[in-house]
Amino acid sequence: MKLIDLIHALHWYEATSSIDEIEITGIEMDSRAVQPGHLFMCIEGYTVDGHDFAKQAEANGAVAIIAERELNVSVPVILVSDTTRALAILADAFYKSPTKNLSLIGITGTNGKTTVSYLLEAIFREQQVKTGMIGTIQMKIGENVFSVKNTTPDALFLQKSFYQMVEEDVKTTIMEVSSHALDLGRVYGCDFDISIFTNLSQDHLDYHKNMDDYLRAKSLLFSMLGNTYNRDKPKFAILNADDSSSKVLIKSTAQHVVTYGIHHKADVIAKDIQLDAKGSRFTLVTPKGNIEIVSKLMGEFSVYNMLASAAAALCDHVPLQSIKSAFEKTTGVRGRFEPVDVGQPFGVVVDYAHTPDSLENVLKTVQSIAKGNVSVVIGCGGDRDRTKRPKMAQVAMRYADQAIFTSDNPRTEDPIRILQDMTADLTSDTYKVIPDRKQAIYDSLKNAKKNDIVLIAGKGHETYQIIGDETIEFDDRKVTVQAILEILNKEK
Ligand SMILES: CC(=O)N[C@H]1[C@@H](OP(=O)(O)OP(=O)(O)OC[C@H]2O[C@@H](n3ccc(=O)[nH]c3=O)[C@H](O)[C@@H]2O)O[C@H](CO)[C@@H](O)[C@@H]1O[C@H](C)C(=O)N[C@@H](C)C(=O)N[C@H](CCC(=O)O)C(=O)O
Ligand SMILES: Nc1ncnc2c1ncn2[C@@H]1O[C@H](COP(=O)(O)OP(=O)(O)OP(=O)(O)O)[C@@H](O)[C@H]1O
Ligand SMILES: N[C@H](CCC[C@H](N)C(=O)O)C(=O)O
Ligand SMILES: [Mg+2]
Repeated sequence: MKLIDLIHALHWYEATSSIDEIEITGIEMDSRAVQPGHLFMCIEGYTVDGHDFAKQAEANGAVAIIAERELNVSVPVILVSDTTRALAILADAFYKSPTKNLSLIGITGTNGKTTVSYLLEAIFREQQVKTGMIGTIQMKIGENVFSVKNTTPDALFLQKSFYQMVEEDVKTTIMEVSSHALDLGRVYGCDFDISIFTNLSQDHLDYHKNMDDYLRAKSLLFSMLGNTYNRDKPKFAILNADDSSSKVLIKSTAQHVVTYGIHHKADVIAKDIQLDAKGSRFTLVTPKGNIEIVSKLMGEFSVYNMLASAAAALCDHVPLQSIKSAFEKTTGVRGRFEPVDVGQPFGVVVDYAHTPDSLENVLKTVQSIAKGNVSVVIGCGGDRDRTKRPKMAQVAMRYADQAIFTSDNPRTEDPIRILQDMTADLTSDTYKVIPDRKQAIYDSLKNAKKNDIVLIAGKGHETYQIIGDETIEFDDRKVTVQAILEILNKEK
């Protein structure tokens, strides 16, 4: 491709020398991966500055470089004001604006994004629609699975993946859109057809300055709706009527807003909800009619996730019966309220709750079904929002009979300091602190009695623990099974 033809996608740029004759074979943002013929984009990151690797990119064969400042290289440099946004625009143009040819559903919100994406995948499976998925657990193209580093990957990876999806005849792509991604322009230029908001509660205040800034980032998914391609196609904003942040989001879009909720007036609602240890039952009330839902998913929060998915699917003209079938077949998402049962006389649930609100929802649900005591094993991740730590510990103390505080992914922080942050505001000392996660899990299971439920929270589907710069194998579910078997064997 001729660079000059690609570069027109940028509204403003300044080339330090002529680029008329330059052919490019690809775009790259990592100097180590540059190959002859590539266009290298210098991104100022949080760890290092990509501009410092321009020479390496040139040595590896870059034929031109896009940067925010002049560089000492011999290939042409194209100056732009923001290389991150320029990357998103150029990646979209290079891969032929793939999202134009996909029905693209974006999900944002503090909790429930992954769950809603899996519910939607199940709904489209009922319709025999080939789907693509991008989110926390993995990327999927049809049934093929790929690993991802971020919940919402960078623009280059994203556009390349969308291109592959179009090539493989995917019709609908369902993706989680994190607040970081919105703020860092990773989805800039994506043509969303349906944008879903789950809820907003405290998380990521290490990155966003405050809750208003966090909400502002979320609102970008709604303000960009209908502002890219396919302007004539109807677009939908799906908002949670029971979450006050929706009042701000509704002002961010001029597109069709569809609301869902339980406690406030909404377009799609759940009536006559019954929640128990088998799951949830409710009447799904929609503008297209009502239908009874029986689901294995537990807790009111799961009803919200089903409502959000149903509202989005209805906008895509999915019949109610397919939505019902999908909800009834779904047994749950990996690591989300996942039971571990190897015949022990007590219940064990592994869950990904890593915010005060999600922990509260999950603990309330566990409490409502437990016939005995509830205990919880919980830690907080390092290099993440410090202010959520004492709140999570307080929630654990409020809803569980026994709380064991342990490590999650300490990353580069001292695990003991994280635990001190967690316990700082506690007035009672009935909790235990066991920094080693394996020991904490063993301790909780060893002390569990018949009919008790042990909640092991924070890491869900994760199969690793990040300690310092090292990533070691660690899977709450495997550790739990091993511990229960050892405990049961000892008792024999
Ligand atoms: C804060 C943040 O979002 N950081 C992201 C960022 O990394 P960074 O800023 O540290 O990048 P960097 O290492 O400084 O590199 C800067 C540039 O230099 C280039 N470079 C670097 C080295 C070299 O030798 N040559 C070279 O060219 C890099 O390729 C890059 O273009 O760019 C990387 C590549 O896209 C991301 O993987 C990385 O996410 C890190 C891993 C991360 O932990 N992000 C979290 C906070 C995050 O984004 N989370 C949200 C979800 C949260 C949720 O749902 O709860 C997510 O969407 O995942
Ligand atoms: N609608 C909801 N409201 C509150 N809590 C929820 C909701 N749905 C799920 N949860 C809780 O949040 C946890 C994470 O759920 P899920 O993975 O679906 O959210 P997510 O938004 O994708 O999270 P992440 O930001 O880490 O990707 C679950 O394990 C559960 O404890
Ligand atoms: N996407 C979230 C996941 C947190 C999961 C928890 N196990 C932790 O490491 O804090 C984050 O990166 O903040
Ligand atoms: Mg997720």
